[in-house]
Amino acid sequence: MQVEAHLQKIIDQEGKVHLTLIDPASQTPERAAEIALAAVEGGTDAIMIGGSTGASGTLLDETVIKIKEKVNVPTILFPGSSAGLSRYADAVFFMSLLNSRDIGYVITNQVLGAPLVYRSQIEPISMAYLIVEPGGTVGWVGDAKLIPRTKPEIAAVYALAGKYLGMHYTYLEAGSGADKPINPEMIGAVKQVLGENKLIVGGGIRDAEAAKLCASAGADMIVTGTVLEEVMDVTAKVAEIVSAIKR
Ligand SMILES: CC(C)=CCC/C(C)=C/CC/C(C)=C/CC/C(C)=C/COP(=O)(O)OP(=O)(O)O
Ligand SMILES: O=P(O)(O)OC[C@@H](O)CO
Ligand SMILES: [Mg+2]
Repeated sequence: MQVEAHLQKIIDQEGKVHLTLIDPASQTPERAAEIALAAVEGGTDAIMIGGSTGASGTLLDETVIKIKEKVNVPTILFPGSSAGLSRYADAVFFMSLLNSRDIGYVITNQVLGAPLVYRSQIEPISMAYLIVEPGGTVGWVGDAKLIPRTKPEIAAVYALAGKYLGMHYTYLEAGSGADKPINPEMIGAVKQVLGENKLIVGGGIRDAEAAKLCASAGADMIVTGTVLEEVMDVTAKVAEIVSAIKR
């Protein structure tokens, strides 16, 4: 419970958590570690490591190792399949894509990955993963029956089912690089049924204003990925978003 407890403590003390997503397929392990360090200097709370394509094997292991050499915030795997696990990470979002049509993303990858988690020190954090329109690459790869942007009630009943199945976290995903983030009405409806359970929101959040909208609507944690691959000054971008969400 170390990483989960750590994130809870940050929520208790600072209101919200900021997560930086690094895709091992987007740059070298050395560059990934530089981005992670810059993000930590900007105030990010943990580094998520994963991608929907190609984040596995030596490249994944090396990326986790280099990041851990540079920063001391938790590293959390965000696996696209059982191949997205690395024994070097601190934790894993042990997630089920509840709105997938493909049983592989609902349970089979988790079954195949479970023994590695059991044999390692990786802390599993149970999570309901829900993909909303437009869904991006992950929506396609995960064969998601995309939740319509304008149907908060559908997202809420999925979240409720995840909570009743015992999942501690719910992740509302608009897709990496989405043109707009999940809308506040949906975030509010989901957080209302979740109560104390934690809500992560990501996809298309690129500035302070968008992050603040999501956080104020009820997101406990905000994820940024793509925008940090694009900007020159990662520290400044993270600091902008972090200062907009923390109290
Ligand atoms: C828990 C275990 C062992 C496996 C879970 C397997 C599941 C449910 C995967 C869900 C679907 C999926 C393909 C997720 C990938 C993770 C993800 C959303 C990465 C997004 O990373 P980016 O790199 O920003 O996106 P792109 O890959 O689209 O660029
Ligand atoms: O890359 P962005 O758009 O920040 O999205 C982050 C994350 O929600 C993707 O899985
Ligand atoms: Mg990517």
